Amino acid sequence: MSKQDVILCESLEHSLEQAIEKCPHDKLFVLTDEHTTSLCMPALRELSPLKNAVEIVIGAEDTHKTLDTLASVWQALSEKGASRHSLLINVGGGMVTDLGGFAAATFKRGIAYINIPTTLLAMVDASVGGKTGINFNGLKNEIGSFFPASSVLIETEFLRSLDRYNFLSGYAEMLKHGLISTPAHWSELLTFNTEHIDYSELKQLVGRSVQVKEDIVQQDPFEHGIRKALNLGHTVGHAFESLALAENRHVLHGYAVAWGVVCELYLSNVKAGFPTDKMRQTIQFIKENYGTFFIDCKTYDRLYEYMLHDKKNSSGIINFTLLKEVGDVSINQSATKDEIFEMLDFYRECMGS
Ligand SMILES: NC(=O)c1ccc[n+]([C@@H]2O[C@H](COP(=O)([O-])OP(=O)(O)OC[C@H]3O[C@@H](n4cnc5c(N)ncnc54)[C@H](O)[C@@H]3O)[C@@H](O)[C@H]2O)c1
Ligand SMILES: O=C(O)C(=O)C[C@@H](O)[C@H](O)[C@H](O)COP(=O)(O)O
Ligand SMILES: [Zn+2]
Repeated sequence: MSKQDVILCESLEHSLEQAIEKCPHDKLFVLTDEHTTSLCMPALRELSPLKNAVEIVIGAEDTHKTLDTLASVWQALSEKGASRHSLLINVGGGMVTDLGGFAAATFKRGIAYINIPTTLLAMVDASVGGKTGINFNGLKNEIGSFFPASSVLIETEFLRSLDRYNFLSGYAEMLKHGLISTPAHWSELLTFNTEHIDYSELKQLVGRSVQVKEDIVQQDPFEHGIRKALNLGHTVGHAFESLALAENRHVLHGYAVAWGVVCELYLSNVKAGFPTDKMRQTIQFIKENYGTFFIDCKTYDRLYEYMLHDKKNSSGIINFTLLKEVGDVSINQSATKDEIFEMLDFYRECMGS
């Protein structure tokens, strides 16, 4: 996989000039969604490198992470004169960086792109590491590719306009990075004041969080092994998200991951010996900040079906990423249907669902 520069910006304009210089191009395109076009583009349009960029705007949020939206981006690129040597800049959250990255991966067999993530989730996770794609057939990221942005430019000033739900959604992926990295990082995340955000402290935390992801991706860019650590909470989280999409319930990705972490910490506890006190402490934080996704036992079969589509599975066996300790990850851990149903019982009991 080609090398990706991830920059925690001091001057976005300067970093952008350098990132664009790295990608010789004939025409510059910027992809935004209907919110980032008005919230983030006014500041970006002022910057000299973006003065002549052609803008493409798509609908916001995961309901638009679809083949139809992707086709509309291909169409716009094609009609507005993009060539194999054009450059795309994605400005937005993980929906824009995932879909825009996949548009770049596929348009004329691949054009260069740069990510400017504008949500917390996209800064610490989605914009980095080259996983691009769209949802399909009711399943999360069912179609996609590994195709990294040439540069990822993180400007945390964009976070000031983010609402609390989206802040917490991104924070869940940070908590995941804490659980898979070190007790010190996990513990600083549990004590950070999420109600009254200190933005300069948050910038430092973002830097440490994205470093956890970068280090893992560098070791295993195509997810043959240790990259599966980054999927902690996602076997169940993606099943919750698919159920929510099917039932038109509004659930943000990070919330689903947080509830998935509750389930997978339980499995970690019973199958890998993850300490009960640390499990309880993490679950308490999640309960207080994320509330509960309500499920009843009639949905267990459906959730199990969704888990059967997880990309970590093979030969029809559902594989989880579990923890023996904070920072001690066990990949490719299977669980039986009975164990999975017991895990869902535990989730309902402790989350009051
Ligand atoms: N590729 C990966 O490695 C990876 C990792 C994690 C998540 N994801 C994917 O990322 C997506 C979720 O990303 P997300 O949480 O950023 O959601 P999102 O992109 O849907 O953004 C959430 C909302 O915030 C708005 N927004 C964006 N920037 C803003 C700002 N600065 N101020 C105010 N509002 C702003 C958006 O317009 C949108 O309405 C999911 O599709 C998930 O599957 C991918
Ligand atoms: O980068 C990774 O690898 C991850 O698993 C990060 C996840 O937070 C992210 O949600 C990712 O898109 C999930 O990928 P998938 O392969 O399970 O669809
Ligand atoms: Zn995720």
